[in-house]
Amino acid sequence: MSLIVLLFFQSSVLLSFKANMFNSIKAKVITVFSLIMASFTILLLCIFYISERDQLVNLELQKSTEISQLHARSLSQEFEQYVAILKVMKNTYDLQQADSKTILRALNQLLKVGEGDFINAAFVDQNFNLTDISGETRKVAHPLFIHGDMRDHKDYNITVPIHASFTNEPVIVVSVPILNEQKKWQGALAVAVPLTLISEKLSAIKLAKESYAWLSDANGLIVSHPIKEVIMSTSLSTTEDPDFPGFYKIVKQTQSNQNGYGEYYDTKLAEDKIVTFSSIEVLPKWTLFVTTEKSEIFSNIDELLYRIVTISCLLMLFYLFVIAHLANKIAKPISLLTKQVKKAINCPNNEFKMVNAKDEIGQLSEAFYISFKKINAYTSSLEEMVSQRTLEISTKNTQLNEQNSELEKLASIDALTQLYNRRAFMEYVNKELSRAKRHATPVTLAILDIDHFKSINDSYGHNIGDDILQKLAEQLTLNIRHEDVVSRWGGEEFVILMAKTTSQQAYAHLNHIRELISKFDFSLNNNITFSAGMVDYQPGESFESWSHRADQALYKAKASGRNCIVQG
Ligand SMILES: Nc1nc2c(ncn2[C@@H]2O[C@H](COP(=O)(O)OP(=O)(O)OP(=O)(O)O)[C@@H](O)[C@H]2O)c(=O)[nH]1
Repeated sequence: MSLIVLLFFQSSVLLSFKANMFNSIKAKVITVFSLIMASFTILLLCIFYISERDQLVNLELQKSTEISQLHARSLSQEFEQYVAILKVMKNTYDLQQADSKTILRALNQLLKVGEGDFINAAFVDQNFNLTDISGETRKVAHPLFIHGDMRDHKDYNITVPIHASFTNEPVIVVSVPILNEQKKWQGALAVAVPLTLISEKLSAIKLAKESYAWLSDANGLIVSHPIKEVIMSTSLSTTEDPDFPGFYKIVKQTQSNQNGYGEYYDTKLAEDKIVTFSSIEVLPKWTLFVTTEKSEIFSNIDELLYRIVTISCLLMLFYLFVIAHLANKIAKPISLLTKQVKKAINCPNNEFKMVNAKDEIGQLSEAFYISFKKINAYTSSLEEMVSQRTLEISTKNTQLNEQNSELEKLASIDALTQLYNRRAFMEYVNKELSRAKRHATPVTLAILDIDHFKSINDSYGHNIGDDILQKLAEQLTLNIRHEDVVSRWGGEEFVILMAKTTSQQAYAHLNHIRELISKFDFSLNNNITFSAGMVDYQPGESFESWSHRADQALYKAKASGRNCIVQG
C-alpha cells in the first residue's frame, strides 16, 4: 500500500515533468519537498512497521500458546476434580456395606450431573461386576481400568479412550481403587467421561473466530475434534502429509516440548494455519491443540499496517498542505515582483511599486526600485539629449543641403556669367545627344567668340571686360529659345546647343541674336560683336569631333571679317 502511495507520488512527479509544470518555483518546491517528506514518512513508518510487526507476531503467538496452556491446565483441573470427588466418596462411604445406588446418586450429585447425563458414575466390585446408577449390573468384559498396577498401587487411574460398557460410546474412565484393611483390591469407584463432553468443552476454546481446539492421546490418536469422523479414527503422523504440509514438524515438537506452536498449510482449505499446543498434566502425554487461521492471528498486524498506511497518507496530506502553503508564501512575492518589473518595463511612466517583504525578495524589490528610478532618470535625460541632437542634426542637414545645392550650383554654374559652365553643359549635351539619337532629331551646336575682346580689356580694363561678359550672357539667355541651352565655354567664348533644330533654323535664329547684340548698348564708345561657327550633329560622331567642326566654322567666321556666322 505504501509502495502504491510512493509510486503515485513518483508518477505525479514524472507527469509534472512531462507537462512542463516545473516552470514555477512553487511547483518545484511543492514537488521536491513532497517527495522528500513522503519518502521520509514512508521510510520511518516502514522501519516502525517492520520492528513492530516482529514484536506483534511474537506477542500474538505467545498469547495463543499461553491461552492453549491455560485451557490444558483447566482440563487437567477438571479431571483432578473428578479424582478428588471419587476419593471423597470412597472415604465417606463404607463401600462394602452401603447401597451402591445411594453412593452413585451421591456421586452424580457431586459431579453436578443428573441421571442420563454424559458423565456416568459406576461401581465395580471385586468380581468385576459393574453397577451403574440405574442399578443394572453387568460383568466388565474388558476391565482395562482395573487391570494390573492401576488396580493395586495407584490411588487413581485415567484410561485411554474406551467404549463404555452400557452406552458403547467413547469415554475416558476416571477411577479410584477400593482397598480393604490389608490393602487388597475390593473394587473401584469410577466415572466415565464421554469424549463428546470433552469436545463440547473444547468447542468453547477459541483464539480467534475460526479457531478450534482438539485433543490427541498418548498414542497420538485424535480423541476430540470438531469433525466427528476423525475422532478415534485418525492418528497424528510424524511424517509429511501432503494434505497438511509442515504439520509433522508440530507433531515432532509435541514429543519433546510441553508447549509450543508451529505452522502448516491446509491444502484442502488452501489456508495457512497456526497450531499452538500444550500437554495436559493429568492426562499423561495427552496434548491440547488449538488450530487457527494464520490470517486471523495476524489480523492485528494487518490492522497495524492499515493504521500505518492511514497515518502515512494523513501525514503526507498534511505535509502537502503545509508545503503548498509555504511554497505559496515563497512564490507569491516573487510573482508580484515579476508583475511589477514587467509593468515597469512596459509602461516606463508608471512608478515601480516595491513588494512589501522583509526578506531577500524585499531587498531585490528595493534594488529594482532604485534601478528603475535611475534608468527612468537616465532615459529622460537621454531623450532630451537625443531631441536636442536631432534638432541640431536637422539644422545641420538643412545647412548642408543648402551648402550642397550651393556647391552643386557652383559646380555647374559659371561664377561670372551665371551661365552653365563647361561641365554642366557637357552633361546636358550627353543627354541631348542620346535623345537625338533615339528620336533621330537634328541638333545644332554653335560656338560664339567676342570679337577683339583683348582690345576691349586693354582699352577699358578687365572689370569692364567682365561686365561685358555678364551683359552678353544675360542677352544670350534672354534671346535663346526655351529648349536651347547657353553656356560659357571659356574666356570670351560661349556655346549654344539648339535641340530639334537644323543648322539652317539655327543659323537664322543665331543671326538674329548676333544682330541684336551688335546693336546692344554696352555703355561703351563702340559696339560689341561676336563671331560664331555652327554645325549640326552628324549621326555617330563624337562630341570632340562635333565641337572641333564648330571651332573650324568659328575660325572661318573670324577669318572672314568677324561679326558673322559660318555654318560648318
Ligand atoms: N575681362 C576679361 N577678359 C578676359 C576673360 N577671359 C579672357 N579674357 C581676355 O580675352 C582676350 C582674348 O583675346 P584674343 O584671344 O587674343 O582674341 P581677341 O582679342 O578677342 O581677338 P579675336 O578673337 O581674334 O577677335 C584676352 O585678352 C583675354 O585676357 C575674362 O574673364 N574677363
